[in-house]
Amino acid sequence: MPSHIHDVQEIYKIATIPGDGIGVEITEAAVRVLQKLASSSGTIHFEFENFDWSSKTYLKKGYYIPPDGIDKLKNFDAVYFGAVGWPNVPDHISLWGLMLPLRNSLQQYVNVRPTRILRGTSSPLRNCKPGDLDWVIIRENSEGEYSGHGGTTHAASGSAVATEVSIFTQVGIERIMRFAFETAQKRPRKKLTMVTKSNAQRHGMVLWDTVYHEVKKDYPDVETDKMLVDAMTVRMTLHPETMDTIVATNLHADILSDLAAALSGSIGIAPSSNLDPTRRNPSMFEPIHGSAPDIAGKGIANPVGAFWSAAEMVRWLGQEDAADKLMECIEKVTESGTKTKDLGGSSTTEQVTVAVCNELEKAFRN
Ligand SMILES: NC(=O)C1=CN([C@@H]2O[C@H](COP(=O)(O)OP(=O)(O)OC[C@H]3O[C@@H](n4cnc5c(N)ncnc54)[C@H](O)[C@@H]3O)[C@@H](O)[C@H]2O)C=CC1
Ligand SMILES: CC(=O)C(=O)O
Ligand SMILES: [K+]
Ligand SMILES: [Mn+2]
Repeated sequence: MPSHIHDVQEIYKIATIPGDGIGVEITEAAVRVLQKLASSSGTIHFEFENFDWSSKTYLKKGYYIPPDGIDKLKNFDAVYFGAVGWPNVPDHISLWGLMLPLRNSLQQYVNVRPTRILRGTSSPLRNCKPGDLDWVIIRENSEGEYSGHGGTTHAASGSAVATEVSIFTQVGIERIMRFAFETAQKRPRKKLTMVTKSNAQRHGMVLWDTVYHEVKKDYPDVETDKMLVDAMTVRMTLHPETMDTIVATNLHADILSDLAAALSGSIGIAPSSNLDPTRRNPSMFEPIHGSAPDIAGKGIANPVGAFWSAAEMVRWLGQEDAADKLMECIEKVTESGTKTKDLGGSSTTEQVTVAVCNELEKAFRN
């Protein structure tokens, strides 16, 4: 046993599910960065176990998650996810075969999606300076438009009927709302923007508004405002500096977080945390992007969103200082110009990964 193992204070068991396309490339990069973080710190140790649940295995076996898969994951401290989806499997089969069952069965009802303009990068918005865009989107992650309720009938008649039923529950709305208020409260600006579409959608979205007004009373120190989702896209684009924490439904926040990532530079940088805030189940960390078949296999995927997700995982595991150091190393690298094509650079996934690993070695030496 190497002598430094004796100094290890915390051991974390991490399940990795790389999935498909660039999910595999960025997960491999994130694991290397996490290993380097651990070895450089000397006080953290990760035990990784890889789960080969992907569209490739689905086509061979007929399932993404094996029957005992979820139970196995429950033995881990956290799950690190890449992305799922490949052109040879319909997207609704892959998402409902892997991604959504994981979030649902592990009770990960919160999805946290921060975005800001990293050092050495810029917003496509002409007048947007780095500090002007610093948001955290709190996405409802268990119900709403992605509840999976609905069906198709009369498909063979030429007059098919399909329903996609959104489910909104008071319990589901209240727990996401409280999480959002608490997130806003912990941030310096203490500001929350609540997004719905309660003009056109008069039941579920109106319930969101009602619960928001009730929960708000418990957080008098948080400044609030309320937007309809269509107008929200305009405000995000024209007045990014007027927002801080944002809470929205599963679908709305899915869309707004891709927009937020693009406005802060690239979808390739944005992280997400699928949290079970009760900590009864492991939480799951993944960049917000998908498997990007258009660039998969080329070695050019931006791994920054994957590294930032890894930092959020480390933070969730209680290692604040290590998480801060990892974020600082990521920004040292973007600042140095070692960036992939989506950020206007010419570096490969490998070059960015090596650069972050080198910064990590330096960060813990001082
Ligand atoms: N959580 C998940 O596993 C998700 C899975 N998907 C799945 O991914 C597949 C592709 O979906 P798309 O709609 O194309 O979304 P996508 O996020 O995979 O790609 C959208 C665009 O952004 C680019 N891009 C994404 N990540 C990048 C990175 N790290 N570096 C540089 N460029 C990057 C892609 O090349 C593409 O042009 C589909 O099967 C979809 O269902 C999509 C979103 C999330
Ligand atoms: C499925 C998807 O696009 C997301 O979770 O962001
Ligand atoms: K992903
Ligand atoms: Mn998405």
